[in-house]
Amino acid sequence: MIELQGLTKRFGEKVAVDHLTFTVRPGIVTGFLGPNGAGKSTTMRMMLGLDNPTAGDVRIDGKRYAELKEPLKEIGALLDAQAVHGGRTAYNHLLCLAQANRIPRSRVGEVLEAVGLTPVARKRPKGFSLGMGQRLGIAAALLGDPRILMFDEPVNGLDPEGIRWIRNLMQSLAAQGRTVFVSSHLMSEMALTAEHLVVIGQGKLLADTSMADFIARNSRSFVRVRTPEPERMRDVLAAAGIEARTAGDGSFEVTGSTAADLGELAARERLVLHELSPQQASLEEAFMGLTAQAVEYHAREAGEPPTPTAGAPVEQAPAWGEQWRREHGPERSGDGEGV
Ligand SMILES: Nc1ncnc2c1ncn2[C@@H]1O[C@H](COP(=O)(O)OP(=O)(O)OP(=O)(O)O)[C@@H](O)[C@H]1O
Repeated sequence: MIELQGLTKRFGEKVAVDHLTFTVRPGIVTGFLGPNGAGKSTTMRMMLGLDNPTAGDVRIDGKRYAELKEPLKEIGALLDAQAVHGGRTAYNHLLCLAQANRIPRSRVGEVLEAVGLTPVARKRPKGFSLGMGQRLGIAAALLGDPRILMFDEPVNGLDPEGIRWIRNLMQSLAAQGRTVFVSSHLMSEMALTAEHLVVIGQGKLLADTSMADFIARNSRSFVRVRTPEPERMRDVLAAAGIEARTAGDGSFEVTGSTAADLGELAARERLVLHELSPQQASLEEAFMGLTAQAVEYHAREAGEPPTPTAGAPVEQAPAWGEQWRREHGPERSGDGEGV
């Protein structure tokens, strides 16, 4: 279990992580989601004792990272898959790690086998593809057989086969009762991998909820209605007090009414329908809506950021998901915690 309490990190004026409080539980994959620059890597670095928090606290199974006697046996992490010593063979890279952490040599062969790198064990990682590098990083994370595993953007740049492999691996590690915490900026991938979701935007907690609950709350369902008589359709819906909006292709997206009710209404009004189909907007679409404001944020990040002067408030572009946050507050579920 990983517990964060008011975790905060400032880099000068920049608040990278802003009072994060949440718990990552064992037995499930927990997704850590947010756009680029949201503070995911900084949070993970603090979890691993690589950065000191400005305020707040992280506990790994009740202890601070620095208090862990044999950290690799308690928490394994893939932070930067490229950070491997290119000169040593894959086997020797893992052997050095094992010897430095009092892990038996036999474990090296086991983890190489587990990630499918046995055939290239005697090769140097500098010649490895991105996917092979990721696998080697994962082998290192697994080396101490830890109860807690953390992966920062593990599928970045991988092909569909590599992505599927990592997804299956995470789910099987969680099924063994381990705590699995994985970051991504891709909602679609998280939806397939994670059972629980922690979402942050500009360092702040936006959601801490089960994936099922998140989907139920955020994917809009509606009925698509297409008719050759759109003007009449609009009048009929308005007269019945039914909410509808016109889609780009001329069809109507009707919320708050079932396809059956709409079909009967159209029949009573002798309206010809060319389509009557229930729809569920995907999670990715829900996130596109949330991230619409982040585009502005990113554009400015990439362009010319305002230079904050000491003490002078800076007019900030709305944070990623800020609108949603204002409307809903941080989402929590499961243990009934409120914020
Ligand atoms: N060492 C540092 N010094 C100054 N600012 C930093 C430092 N590390 C991170 N930041 C800033 O803190 C914010 C959060 O960065 P972080 O890398 O944690 O985000 P992220 O969610 O992991 O994004 P990405 O997916 O792009 O890695 C960013 O604005 C980043 O520029």
